[in-house]
Amino acid sequence: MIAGIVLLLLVLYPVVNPWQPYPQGVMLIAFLLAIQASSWNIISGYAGYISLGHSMFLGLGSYTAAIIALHTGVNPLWVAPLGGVTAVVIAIVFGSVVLRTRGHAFVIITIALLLSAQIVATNWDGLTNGSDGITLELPFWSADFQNIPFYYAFLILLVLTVLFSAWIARTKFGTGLIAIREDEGKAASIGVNTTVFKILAYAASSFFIGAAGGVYAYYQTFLNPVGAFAILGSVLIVLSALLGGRGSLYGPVIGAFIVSLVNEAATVYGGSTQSRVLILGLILVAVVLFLPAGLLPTLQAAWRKRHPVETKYTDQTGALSHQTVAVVRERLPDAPVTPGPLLEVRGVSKRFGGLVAVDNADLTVERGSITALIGPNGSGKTTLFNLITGNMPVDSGTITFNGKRIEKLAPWTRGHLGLGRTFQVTRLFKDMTVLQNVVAPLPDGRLRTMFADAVSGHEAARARDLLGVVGLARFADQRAGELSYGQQKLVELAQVLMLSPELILLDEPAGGVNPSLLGRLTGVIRELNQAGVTFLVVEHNIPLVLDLCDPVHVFARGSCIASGPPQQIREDPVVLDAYLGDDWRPQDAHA
Ligand SMILES: Nc1ncnc2c1ncn2[C@@H]1O[C@H](COP(=O)(O)OP(=O)(O)OP(=O)(O)O)[C@@H](O)[C@H]1O
Repeated sequence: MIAGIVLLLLVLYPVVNPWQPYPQGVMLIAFLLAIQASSWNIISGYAGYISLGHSMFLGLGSYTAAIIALHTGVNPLWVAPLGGVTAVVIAIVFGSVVLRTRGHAFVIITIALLLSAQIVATNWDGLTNGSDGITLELPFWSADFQNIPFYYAFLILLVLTVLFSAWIARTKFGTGLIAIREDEGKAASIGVNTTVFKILAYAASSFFIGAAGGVYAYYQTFLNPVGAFAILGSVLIVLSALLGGRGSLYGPVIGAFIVSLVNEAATVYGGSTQSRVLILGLILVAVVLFLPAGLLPTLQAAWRKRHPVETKYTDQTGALSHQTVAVVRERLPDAPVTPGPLLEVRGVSKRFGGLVAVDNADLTVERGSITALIGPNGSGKTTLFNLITGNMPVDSGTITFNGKRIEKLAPWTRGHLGLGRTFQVTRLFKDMTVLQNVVAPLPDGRLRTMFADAVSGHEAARARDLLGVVGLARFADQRAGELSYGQQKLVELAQVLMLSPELILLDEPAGGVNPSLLGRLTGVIRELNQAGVTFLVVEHNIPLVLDLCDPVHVFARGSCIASGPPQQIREDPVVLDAYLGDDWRPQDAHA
């Protein structure tokens, strides 16, 4: 509602005050910065890849519209959207290379891209007129209200940018971007194609900046490489988003308004244009030190503290509902489970330097079973899980799932095939709500799934239902990081179920879980198994393993030393030796 009222005031402002080009000029520059900060927020706020060269897209858009206008005589305003198209094409081409890096490397490469664009524009005389720049015709309308058309053009672009950004945040694409920001490896394991997501986010973050660049070229009527590809432009974008709150919808817009107004005030009252650099620098330091989350998220957190989320007791306590079984069984065949191997690991090895963590290991998981993988600490169980799910590449050997070789596939493709996993130490996205965590997984790679609504509708209903299964529906709207460790383990199970997996790999599901939650966990595992889901469980709680699982595989020093039903494993001298050491004697058993 506040956004609506502010928008109405902004729309009415030039109508009420038509003969004041100066404040209109200040406002339209604020809109332009807000368009850039809000767009930047898609790749750098949502997905966490900080671009410090994003003003490159403004320059690209400006040059595209200006060059077309120069050669065809068309008004730059009408071809401004083509500036957006150029920005998207460049973002896709360069994004597919530079998004392979992350962290500081990515930041530095984005600056390098901006400076390279400046060098190209300076030296490609034939196209850009080099350092002399391009001069465009003056606007065709009366100079009496010269700024008003630009004011509305930028305002429309700003509204479209915010709507676009809001739409992204509502989709599973948006949830996937936040997942990438919080834990890229985990995102990949729940079916998020991180490569495609990042490239699309980079492209999405460039379009409106490019289109605004086209309008901006006409507003200035002159552009040259130094002005069009200025690093200060990128710094202002980042400062706006940091100040307002990166990752939030309105934060970057609010930040852009503040930065623009301070920038203008510093230039007018500060004595020289250099004073603004000093003042904005001080603001940047203050934000990083005292307001690291930014204005809006800090206010929202204070609000949440005073108005905590109400927990509604709507959990299912009993068996899985028919609806949930249907969700879980979505990809499973209708026919009863036919026996046969679902997962086959053959001769798989993994070395870390001189250490052989997995050594020529063989393992079979029968369809419909709850298979256990036990073994002493450091025997290579988690590493084997990582190899099966693709979190690490194998050095040698083959892995077959459902008759298909998977050892070379990306983790998300294995997720799409029906392979889900939980982690030894839970890896929920702690800044997301519990519901967002469960909505995030993508059971396939289709665009329809990617852009499905994550807030309401089928996917959210499915996620709520799965939260009900693990008895945590009442926590749906709480931050995942606020739950107890055991509750987080259950949420992670619900998250995996969202993939409708055929096989779930559970890495120490009982670790750190209190006995009452443990009862619920084993109950859920049994029911899911009856519904057709196969499990491979790594667990140190041996009584639980012997009670729940059949067969049991025993790992020691990177390979399987024994396999069989729990009864047999319990008495196998090789197993006892591996667990208890050479000194152990059968007569010690009772002690
Ligand atoms: N990324 C890594 N880099 C180097 N060494 C590793 C890495 N991951 C695992 N290791 C080593 O590989 C061996 C097997 O570790 P892994 O975590 O697979 O064992 P585990 O059977 O799961 O142990 P635990 O039961 O304690 O979880 C250990 O010696 C471990 O230190």
